[in-house]
Amino acid sequence: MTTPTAKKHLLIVYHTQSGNTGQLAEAVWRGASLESESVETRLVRAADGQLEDLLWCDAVLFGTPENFGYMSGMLKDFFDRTYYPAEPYELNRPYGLFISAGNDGTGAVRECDRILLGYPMKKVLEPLIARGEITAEHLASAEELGQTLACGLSMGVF
Ligand SMILES: Cc1cc2nc3c(=O)[nH]c(=O)nc-3n(C[C@H](O)[C@H](O)[C@H](O)COP(=O)(O)O)c2cc1C
Repeated sequence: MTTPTAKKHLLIVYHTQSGNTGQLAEAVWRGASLESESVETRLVRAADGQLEDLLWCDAVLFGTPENFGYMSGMLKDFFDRTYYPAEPYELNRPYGLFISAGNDGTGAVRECDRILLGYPMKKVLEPLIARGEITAEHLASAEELGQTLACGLSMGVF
């Protein structure tokens, strides 16, 4: 008789104002859910996210639009609320990013990375930057991002 192994936990934290990052987040969730036998995935709006979500997860994907060359205010608010409360736990979780941007996205990536380094968390995947209207290709890349992190988690790669 084999003992069932406990599922790993993948958290997706995102904000969307006009829906584009939301489309990516749902695609990331769909991709991660392909590994649902071994990984449980939670999709959480940044405004609702809590320290408990970070403590629950084994890995995390953050999604945000780029606003004024930065992450959205709501994702920043999530970081503001959880950064110091998380400090004693030395989270060290693997993470990835997905960004929706008009024409850039690099500022949001850079500034998220700066903050996440301090939690501390470790970046394990290249960020997905979807520029302009969300396309089928962006959605396919987002699904792949979710599945890759979930798969790596279940195989113990990260
Ligand atoms: C206030 C505001 C500021 C923005 N600043 C940038 C920016 O600095 N760089 C960029 O590439 N796009 C910028 N955009 C475009 C958004 O990143 C883009 O429309 C994105 O798809 C919105 O995502 P959402 O639908 O998830 O809210 C900005 C949009 C708004 C509303």
